[in-house]
Amino acid sequence: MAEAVLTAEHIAKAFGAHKVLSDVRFCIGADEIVGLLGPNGSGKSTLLNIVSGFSRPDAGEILFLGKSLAGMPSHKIARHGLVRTFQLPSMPHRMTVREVLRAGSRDGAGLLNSFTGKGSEDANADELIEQFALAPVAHLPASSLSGGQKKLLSIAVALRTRPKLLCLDEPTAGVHPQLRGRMVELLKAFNKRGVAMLVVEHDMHFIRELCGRCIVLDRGEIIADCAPRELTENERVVEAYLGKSVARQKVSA
Ligand SMILES: Nc1ncnc2c1ncn2[C@@H]1O[C@H](COP(=O)(O)OP(=O)(O)OP(=O)(O)O)[C@@H](O)[C@H]1O
Repeated sequence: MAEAVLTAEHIAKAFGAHKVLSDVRFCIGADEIVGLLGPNGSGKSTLLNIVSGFSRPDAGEILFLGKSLAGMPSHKIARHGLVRTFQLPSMPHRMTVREVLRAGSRDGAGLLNSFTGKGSEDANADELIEQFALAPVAHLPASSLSGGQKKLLSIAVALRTRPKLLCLDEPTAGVHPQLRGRMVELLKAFNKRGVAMLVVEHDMHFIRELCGRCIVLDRGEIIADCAPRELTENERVVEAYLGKSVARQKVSA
């Protein structure tokens, strides 16, 4: 693993009496794509919210590129290069897909170019439109896109900011299966160019294709940190998804 881009130290979070995360600890190397898995309600989105500054932990700390993110608002965290997407992305009503992509860049150069004329930033936005199969809808209001297309646009917008760490919340939900394979290729290509990734996802095929490592949460605790191919051999993981008795049969078979 290359130097850590993100370190989560002893993260805990509760909503009232409901403990959602307990002593969660992990690192992500600058060259990694890490899957964040777990059954429904295991705490994945809560952890992603904490990592990206949309929620505060009750205890513990997130370090990004060696610096604490404690108290930093999400927009500042994004400006530092830690960007996330959402399960249900919302899009502006009055901007087309092309305008949304041209406007978004971490240093604001894209926004400037969208007023002053085409530059290399616009070329970069147009390239993303092609790569994410958004050319046929580039002229439409971003808010009018289908759920899957909004998902693709939100990932393209996040990549447009040239992040160091991209956190993706269920990137394939609503996306056509053919495009999922393309998404794997694209995300791997961006990873090779220096974008580390943390990916919450239920599609195990997608995870196996994309991720070098997986962290599995169950009831707010990390129960596995391993290569995707090792998941089906891990009794705690099988138990978390299928129940204890099935797990024993499966792992001893
Ligand atoms: N704002 C909140 N207030 C109260 N409880 C919450 C809040 N956010 C999350 N929870 C609870 O925390 C637990 C974990 O939720 P979370 O959304 O993190 O799970 P998840 O692993 O992302 O689930 P899924 O795979 O279904 O999206 C759930 O029991 C949920 O009800």
